[in-house]
Amino acid sequence: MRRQNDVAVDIEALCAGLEALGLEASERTVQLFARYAELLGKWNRVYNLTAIRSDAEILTHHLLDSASLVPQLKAIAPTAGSVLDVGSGGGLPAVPIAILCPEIRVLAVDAVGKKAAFIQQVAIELGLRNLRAEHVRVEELEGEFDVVTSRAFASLGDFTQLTHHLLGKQSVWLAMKGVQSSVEESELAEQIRIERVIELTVPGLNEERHLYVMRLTGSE
Ligand SMILES: C[S@@+](CC[C@H](N)C(=O)[O-])C[C@H]1O[C@@H](n2cnc3c(N)ncnc32)[C@H](O)[C@@H]1O
Repeated sequence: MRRQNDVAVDIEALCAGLEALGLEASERTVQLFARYAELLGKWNRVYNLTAIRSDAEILTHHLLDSASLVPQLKAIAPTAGSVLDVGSGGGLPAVPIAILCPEIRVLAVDAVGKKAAFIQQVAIELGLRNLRAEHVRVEELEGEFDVVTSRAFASLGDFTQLTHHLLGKQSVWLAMKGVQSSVEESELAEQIRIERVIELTVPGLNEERHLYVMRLTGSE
């Protein structure tokens, strides 16, 4: 019997969505996404990881929305070896990136311990050896990452200010946003430049999505 909050994604819609994004819907990928959705539903009962609970919305608003970053990530940083996902919550977009880019080491951080614990559990249960989670406030994290991502985390100004110590000269920020915001753009510090703002189209989601590509000034 299905319990409330059990999540079973529509596999056909998942495959169609991934393919519409130009991503390969291999058996492995589809199984991993489906299992991740199940775990999100199961842990959501106790941990309140996301307000979105319907199968269809988990697919469009979380899985495909996060997956829409991946083709851009591959185009913008084709040789990236490491990604830091900031304020990853239930693992978005960290888990989809780790599933779709097995060659990239993904670190997901969140200030809330139970969220980081959930992502770490996902890494174990899905056998994602390239995914790790840490319970830490990002401003206290140390290290250097090729790509620093976030979705629904903070304003562009706060995101870049809290993470600029984690970027190398060639690193890039990828911030997933709904609408474009000239106010947020104007609040960026001088040493940050917006390289591009890319309109993202998420299959099955009739909402505006934009990806801000930002770098430190003086970098390539
Ligand atoms: C709105 S949620 C977004 C979660 C996820 N990225 C998504 O798109 O569903 C923002 C997350 O940022 C985390 N957060 C807030 N401030 C943080 C900080 N300074 N360092 C790390 N995580 C932080 C919160 O705990 C929360 O899980």
